[in-house]
Amino acid sequence: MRTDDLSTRESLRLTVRTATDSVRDAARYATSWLVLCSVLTIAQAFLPGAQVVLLQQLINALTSSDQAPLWGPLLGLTAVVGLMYPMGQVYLASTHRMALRLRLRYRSDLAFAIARLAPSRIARPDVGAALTASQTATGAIDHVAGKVLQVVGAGITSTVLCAVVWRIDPVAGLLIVAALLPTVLAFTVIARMEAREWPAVATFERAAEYATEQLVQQRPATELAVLGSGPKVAATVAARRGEAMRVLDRMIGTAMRMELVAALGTAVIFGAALVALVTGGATGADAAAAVAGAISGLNAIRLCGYAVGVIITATPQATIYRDFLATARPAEPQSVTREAASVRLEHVSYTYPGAAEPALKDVSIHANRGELIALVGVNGAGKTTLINVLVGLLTADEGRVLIGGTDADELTETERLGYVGLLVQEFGRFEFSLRDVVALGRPGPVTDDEVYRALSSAEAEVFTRRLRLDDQLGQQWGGTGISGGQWQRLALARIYLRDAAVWILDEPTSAVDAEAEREIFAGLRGSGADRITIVVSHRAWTLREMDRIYVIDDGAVVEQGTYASLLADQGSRFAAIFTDQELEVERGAARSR
Ligand SMILES: Nc1ncnc2c1ncn2[C@@H]1O[C@H](COP(=O)(O)OP(=O)(O)OP(=O)(O)O)[C@@H](O)[C@H]1O
Repeated sequence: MRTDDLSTRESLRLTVRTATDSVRDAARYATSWLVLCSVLTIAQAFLPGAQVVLLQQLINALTSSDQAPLWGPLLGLTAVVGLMYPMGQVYLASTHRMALRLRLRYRSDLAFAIARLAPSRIARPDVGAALTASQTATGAIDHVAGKVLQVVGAGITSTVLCAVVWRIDPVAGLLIVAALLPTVLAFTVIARMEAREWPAVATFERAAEYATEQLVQQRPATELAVLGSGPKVAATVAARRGEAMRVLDRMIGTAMRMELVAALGTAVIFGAALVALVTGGATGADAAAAVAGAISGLNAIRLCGYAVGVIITATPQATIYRDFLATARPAEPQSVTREAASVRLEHVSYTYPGAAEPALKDVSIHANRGELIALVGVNGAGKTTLINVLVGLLTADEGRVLIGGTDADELTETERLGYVGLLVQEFGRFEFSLRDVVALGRPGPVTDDEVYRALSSAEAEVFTRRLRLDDQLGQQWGGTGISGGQWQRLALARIYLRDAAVWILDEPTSAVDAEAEREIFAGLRGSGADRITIVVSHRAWTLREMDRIYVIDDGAVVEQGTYASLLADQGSRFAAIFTDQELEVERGAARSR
């Protein structure tokens, strides 16, 4: 949704929606606090009106010659004045506690919504921006329900005051209600400005947060510190935050000017109400009572303006948050599919948006159950793109993908992903407990035995033997630090645990030492009879055991065959890529003989 060309009507509609959604959420997730806050709001709302009536009675009792009761109004007035402050404090604390519960709910809902995002959407810039904006929004929208109550309270206060003062002087009564108008009008203008400017703030903040993460996260931070380039990234953070600050500054300036004009308007109307009271022929007692009540009522009315402001300010953020939640994929539980007879890509072409050249050109590959297949090619040849099309993270422009004989387009994204165990080049280093790091391999519960088996299959048992499954990994959490190759073996353990029909391993041993690499590939060969294994590898010797190797060059399959047959053809692309490595391996083997 474009928020910059919203009409006043539309922004008002969104503001009302934000208000009602927030109260509905409070009713659901913080019921008792909403009830308490509502009761306090209503009670507080009647205090200024009660003050007028009681003051009127008290002054009348003091000044009239007949024996009007004195103690009743005096005690009542004491109670009203005495209650105003403590009631206000309890109300404030209660709205905070309600907001805490709502924030927890909003943050949890957002985490689950993000977790449900289809992988194909995660990398999209618009989704990334909405995600960051939604995260920021949770800190702004949690207070909205409390502010709605404040607005309702101010409405009641004005109405009661109007009714009470009306009896003394109708014009003054009406003017007291009219004192609300400048504030409401000012905040309507502020709302439009906020809706227009806020997305720009979110974009700058997102860029700043990304750069900050690079300074904070252990790995990039260490790299930057070693390079001595941290200050360059810090300068980016400062620049982006500066841009955000300038937009915010402009917004606050405009809001401040509007609020001042509104405050002036309110003061003028209020003054007019006072003049009406004094000149309208009210008795001294009535006028004094009305003035005192109106003064304390004015405070509630001012707070109402502020509350409307908070709701309006939160509206663009709340709209982004709720739209994000609404478009997150419904929670369709993934289940892992263990068998597929074959996988095929047929005449697949793909061009990245905005790219001049296709990254894949008429690519056809196939793999049957039990086969170990390799994709090889130089950097940028198209291997990762091919994998992403196979998995469904990218959609082919032409051609089709068949999994187990079914056109993958006929599967839902969740069903399709359920067939796959994907180990990407940039595998996750999830710094949780050892058990959790491995258990992430598949949805649903995982037993300790399964975790141990997966660790053993991925050649990770050796270094995890000294750890317990509950041990925290990652030094920044006070846990155990482990090496890059060990992290990669844990990532492979997740794939073993998942045990899906099609394993796609993008350089699964790039960080692993030669001995472990040999064992890992022997393990893949030995245990792969029931699955399809597709490996991207840059190391010649790992390709010897492959049933078929596809050589990708400049987005096309230029050769296919076994290691021996491809290498035998001296003029082949494969030979050009691997001959040097092969000779190196042979020399190494000769030396060790
Ligand atoms: N998101 C993207 N947008 C535009 N072009 C891209 C994108 N990702 C990759 N490319 C381009 O597509 C081509 C194929 O890239 P791909 O990542 O598939 O290569 P690769 O064979 O996996 O390389 P490597 O061995 O380095 O991992 C390259 O020219 C690359 O620059």
